[in-house]
Amino acid sequence: MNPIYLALDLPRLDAAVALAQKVKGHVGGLKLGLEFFCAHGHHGVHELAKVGLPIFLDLKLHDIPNTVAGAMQAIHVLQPAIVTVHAAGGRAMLEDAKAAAGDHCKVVAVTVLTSLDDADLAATGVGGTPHDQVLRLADLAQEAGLDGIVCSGHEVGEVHRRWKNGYLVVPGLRPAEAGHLADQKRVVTPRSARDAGASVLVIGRPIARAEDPVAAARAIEATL
Ligand SMILES: O=C(O)c1cc(=O)[nH]c(=O)n1[C@@H]1O[C@H](COP(=O)(O)O)[C@@H](O)[C@H]1O
Repeated sequence: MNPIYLALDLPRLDAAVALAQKVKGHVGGLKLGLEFFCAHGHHGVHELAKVGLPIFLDLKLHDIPNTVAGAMQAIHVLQPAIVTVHAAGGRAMLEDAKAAAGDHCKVVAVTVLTSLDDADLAATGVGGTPHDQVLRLADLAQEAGLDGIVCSGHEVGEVHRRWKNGYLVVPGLRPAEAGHLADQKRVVTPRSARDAGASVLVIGRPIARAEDPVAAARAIEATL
């Protein structure tokens, strides 16, 4: 199965549908995140579901347990394959999110965003390196009964060793020849993340903003 989920961080619904239709033979799923969901809501998700690929709803839920559980129930109707919550919401929130998700939806916990480096993390008051913090939150997610986590390619190898059947989602990916980082700081190539044990490779701009998105997706697929 193709592990690439295309991140559709585009402001226009028609452009997102057109891009998904174009590259659908070269990716395994579609990731719809905050930009998409805030702009297009349930209607937008229904439109993208028509493309026929699994939908990863990246809502990064982070609130008190009751509120997150209610939000999870409110998206049942969209039948997402994967949903994200923030691991830092704590154990009770993670447990209640998983319990509210239903049987066919994987719940994965975002650990330390790939846009943060050591200094950024320290500035939030968290001691230790991103690596330490990812491992701590991965253990918490596992104890809470989640399906897996989101982390960068720098940590995924160690998480894979500790959590063999964890569903490990890795964003912050840049093909070697197209290394424009933009806001990402902890970055590896798709191949290196895959080799280290990633289950899902989240890729947005390297495909969506390429001159030829189909060629870009094919080229990445060929490296795996
Ligand atoms: O949860 C995510 O998907 C996520 C977590 C994270 O730590 N870093 C991260 O970049 N993402 C998402 O992954 C995608 C990366 O996009 P590109 O940098 O354009 O490939 C975006 O949609 C982000 O919202």
